[in-house]
Amino acid sequence: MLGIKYFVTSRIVLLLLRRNKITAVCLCATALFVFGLSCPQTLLTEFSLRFSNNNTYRIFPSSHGGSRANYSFPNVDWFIEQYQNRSDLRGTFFEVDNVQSYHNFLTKINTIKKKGKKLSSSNSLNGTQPFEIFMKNVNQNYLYHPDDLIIWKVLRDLRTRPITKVEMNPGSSHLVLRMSLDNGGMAIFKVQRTPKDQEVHPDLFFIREMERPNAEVAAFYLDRLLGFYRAPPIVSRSLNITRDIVPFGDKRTIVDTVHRSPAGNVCFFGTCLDYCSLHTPVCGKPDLIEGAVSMYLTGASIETIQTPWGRYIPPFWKTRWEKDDTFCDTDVKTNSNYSMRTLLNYMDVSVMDFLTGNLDRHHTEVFKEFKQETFFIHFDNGRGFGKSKYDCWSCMAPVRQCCLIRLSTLAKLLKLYIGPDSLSQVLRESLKADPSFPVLWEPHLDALDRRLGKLLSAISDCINVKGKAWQDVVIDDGLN
Ligand SMILES: Nc1ncnc2c1ncn2[C@@H]1O[C@H](COP(=O)(O)OP(=O)(O)OP(=O)(O)O)[C@@H](O)[C@H]1O
Ligand SMILES: [Mn+2]
Repeated sequence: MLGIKYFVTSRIVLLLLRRNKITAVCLCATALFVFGLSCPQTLLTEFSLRFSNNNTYRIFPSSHGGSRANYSFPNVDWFIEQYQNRSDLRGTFFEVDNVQSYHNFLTKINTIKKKGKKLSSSNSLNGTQPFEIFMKNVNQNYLYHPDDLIIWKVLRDLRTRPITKVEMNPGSSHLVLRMSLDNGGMAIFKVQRTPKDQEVHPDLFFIREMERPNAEVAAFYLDRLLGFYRAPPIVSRSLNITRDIVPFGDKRTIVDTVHRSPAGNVCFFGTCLDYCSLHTPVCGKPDLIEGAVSMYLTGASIETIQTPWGRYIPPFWKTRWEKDDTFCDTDVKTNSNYSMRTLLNYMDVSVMDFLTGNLDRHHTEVFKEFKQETFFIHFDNGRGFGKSKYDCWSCMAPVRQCCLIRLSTLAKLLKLYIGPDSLSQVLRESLKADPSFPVLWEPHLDALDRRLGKLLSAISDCINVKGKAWQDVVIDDGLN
């Protein structure tokens, strides 16, 4: 027995030296099971974070019929025929069929991703920590490139690095913590205050919803699979209030609010505008809380811009865009502040918000130095995935009213609709990269397939019902 153990251990070391990590991990797992041997923890962590990503999209049965297998819309099927018959799209990467896997399709589209300028601060960034390398690579057209593997190291750091400082995030109205990590990086922590399968109460306005960090994690993977790469890296993580927060927390705003509940659990409520009181404490079990940590983007100035489709507070007062569908034509398209690129960025955000069901889109944010020639950073998705049966029609108002969509975005949506891979399948697979898989409750994944059909149906209506010209609706601005 001892000889076999020695042999297995030496094989693992050899494989590691040869950087054949996948085989090493398989062997590790077998050894663990059969002999109770232990494996290097870092290897397993990196493996669990990266393995499923590398295999994302590839393992689906190709017989599956895409999102339309469950939610088929006749007008969308007809729209697809129109799309497929367009000679200007034939032979391009945007051609869609129902045979190619979504992974291959996206990989091809990603090859034509345009490189833009880097942040001016990137020249002076010489650090070697993953978060520093990540920031150095931020590009005018995307936050990170799909082939840049540094993101997996960033995620591992966010999940495992010891915390050295905790304060309330200055820009947040909720209980959002800003933390420093022992490698000098900074992170945002949001607490999971409601169970993932708890639907938002139908009588509650969105502004009263608790933020859902699992929705932020799911939106990060949705952003990736739609080929945007505009959401900051985020990973699920548990924190121990006593060990990770109290010793490093700001005394006045955090530590002074720590107390024991009648049940004996450790709780705190922090200092912020909403839900920071003894009535709404965050309580550990007994001091462990779950949530998600995202990388704090530092070193470049971020500008916040109010979206034209913001909502009134209180939300039972309707704004003009909610009452008048000509709003985009009269107030947005005519406003010289909005370039075509900016408008298409709003459409992409609207696609995300409709798919996730997020009504809380009040601002968008950009790296200031790129002015209008850049993407919107996909921050603040914590109010999605709260109602699985309800489709937030108003969340797609930008797309519906402006009748605009970026060609690359449309192609990806159509591809997921016709399959073989469906949006829910692809997202479910991607979410395996997060340690708190399944991350999303199944009915929310099912809702994605339904909403995808509805979204495409609205785009189809722009052309086939409202009579707009194809080239005025589907815009190829060379970006994806
Ligand atoms: N990862 C990050 N990197 C840099 N800045 C961030 C990050 N996350 C959040 N911020 C900043 O903090 C602000 C508030 O964060 P967020 O919107 O997630 O919190 P919130 O409490 O949900 O805010 P709101 O009440 O406005 O919805 C963001 O608008 C952004 O400017
Ligand atoms: Mn928010």
